[in-house]
Amino acid sequence: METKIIDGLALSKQIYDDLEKRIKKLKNIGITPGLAVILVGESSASQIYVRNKVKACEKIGIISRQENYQDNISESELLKHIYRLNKDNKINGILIQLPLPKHIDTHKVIEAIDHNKDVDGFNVLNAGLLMTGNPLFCPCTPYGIMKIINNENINIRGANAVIVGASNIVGKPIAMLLLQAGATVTICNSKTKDLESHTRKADILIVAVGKPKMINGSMIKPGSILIDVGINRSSENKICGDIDFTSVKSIAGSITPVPGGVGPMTIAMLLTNTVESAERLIKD
Ligand SMILES: Nc1nc(=O)c2c([nH]1)NC[C@@H]1CN(c3ccc(C(=O)N[C@@H](CCC(=O)O)C(=O)O)cc3)C=[N+]21
Repeated sequence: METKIIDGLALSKQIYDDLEKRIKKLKNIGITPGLAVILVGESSASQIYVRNKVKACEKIGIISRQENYQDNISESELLKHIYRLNKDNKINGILIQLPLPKHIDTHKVIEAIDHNKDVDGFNVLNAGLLMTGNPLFCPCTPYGIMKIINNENINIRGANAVIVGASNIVGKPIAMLLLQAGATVTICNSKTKDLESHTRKADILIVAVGKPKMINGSMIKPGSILIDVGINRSSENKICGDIDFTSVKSIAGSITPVPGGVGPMTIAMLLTNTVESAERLIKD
């Protein structure tokens, strides 16, 4: 079988085209969407991601404000910066790049963000709204995955969706979105017995673990759609996903590559949430 390689970069460009139009409309009435991105410490991966987000903002006309703080910033100091951004009328979205240093309570910091500016959709209120079917902001990666699946014209209703990885950021929210769309959802984790007995039944398989090549061709259902959320660096310093691409190719129906699949969509949906947040200012 010819496996289709899903072009997440091309789909993200379509989303940016649409956002540009919406931003122009906002600017005509004097509103420019603003995103604050907070980076604590100097992890090189985080620096690259933050730079990509800021670049994407500039391209389409969102004002982005990057704030960098030293690794040893205290929790209370960081919270003060969030309270300031909560009150800042020019800022429609606040993103705290994760992970944070160990001495800072991540949960507390996420809860400090005004839920109307929580464009990551990570705080408890937003998680609850998503779970009860009335989301305010969908977390960016799950939101991007739903866009990819819908763009492939796959019937989610009645499909077996299997998710490997149960994180609050990807696994749990994507499970809720797929459940709401009518899929039969299985969430697997590191304790799951006989993982392949689950993955082999998946019409839609989503892998978000962070283990290179953990899913191979013998573990998947022929013709299925594979969504690879993993970003791993191989020994040759190349980026690869959680799915063994060569091994599943010609068995799967379609697959998102790494890079060029879910990653670009994550950023596109972050900017979508920021524009939506600005648009709400005129709706109510
Ligand atoms: N509060 C918070 N929100 C996040 O959304 C968040 C975060 N923290 N911490 C880290 C992860 C990671 N993440 C990515 C975004 C884009 C790409 C991306 O564009 N990847 C490209 C290539 C990247 C590369 O070249 O390294 C691709 O897959 O094609 C990857 C990863 C957002 N994250």
